[in-house]
Amino acid sequence: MYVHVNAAVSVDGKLSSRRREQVRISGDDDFDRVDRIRAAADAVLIGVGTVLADDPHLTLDEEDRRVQRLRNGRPGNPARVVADSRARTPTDARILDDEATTYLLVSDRADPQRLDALREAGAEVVEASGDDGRVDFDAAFETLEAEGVERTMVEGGGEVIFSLFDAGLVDELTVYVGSLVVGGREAPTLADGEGFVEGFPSLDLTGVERVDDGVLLSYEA
Ligand SMILES: NC(=O)C1=CN([C@@H]2O[C@H](COP(=O)(O)OP(=O)(O)OC[C@H]3O[C@@H](n4cnc5c(N)ncnc54)[C@H](O)[C@@H]3O)[C@@H](O)[C@H]2O)C=CC1
Ligand SMILES: Nc1nc(O)c(N)c(N[C@@H]2O[C@H](COP(=O)(O)O)[C@@H](O)[C@H]2O)n1
Repeated sequence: MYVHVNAAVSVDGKLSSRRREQVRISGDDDFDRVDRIRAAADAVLIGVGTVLADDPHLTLDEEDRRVQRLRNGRPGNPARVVADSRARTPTDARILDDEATTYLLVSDRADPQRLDALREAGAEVVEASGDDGRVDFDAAFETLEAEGVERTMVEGGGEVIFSLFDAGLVDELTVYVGSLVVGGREAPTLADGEGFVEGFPSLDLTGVERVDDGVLLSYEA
């Protein structure tokens, strides 16, 4: 599985405010760049924290890109994937509409009745349990690969991004740094989780570019 993580942060590294509500950090050109990365991916992955905070849709904004994918024999939109150990995704979440396949990655902590309700709402449930009761991404990616998902774009949030770095699964990282300060010790950052104290993942800087009124940083992991 090729994994491309993309996120937008404030100059102080925050993904959103302490209220965990969506903050518009990217400008129009950056959102268009995000749409292009989505269009190149087989799947877009987020954590359930992002579903609960933002209720995103994760489909393509540009109709031309959807048409081009269909011409290439691919689904019009990439699949949507949510890391959701305990199946907390609301059954009326926007990602469960019929515009793309949606996989919920769950662990053995998920309530079977919730899983039935989510299947009824349109989700494809994939169980991949880690020892810690969360999703084991190595196992989940094996299952997704068997479903034809070879390239995944990760759109956050900070807990999931940390786990992917911790598991050594990230191939590429793009970070848009918007020109605003959010602050707040409780505000989510690019990589939260427990944090590293040694063995910090190091990255190769491959690009620095001005986009809108911010900076796009590109890295290979
Ligand atoms: N500016 C940006 O580019 C983006 C900002 N956000 C913001 O990030 C915040 C949400 O981020 P987080 O709270 O960090 O939630 P998250 O989206 O990373 O989801 C974390 C949840 O995923 C589940 N999970 C299952 N297996 C896991 C594993 N192995 N490792 C980690 N989590 C696992 C757990 O239930 C965990 O609580 C929101 O405020 C949202 O607005 C989210 C995406 C993009
Ligand atoms: N790239 C980017 N820039 C920002 O400024 C953002 N606030 C976000 N947030 C994430 O974008 C996704 C929204 O998806 P839909 O437009 O609903 O399809 C979601 O993952 C947000 O958390 N991203």
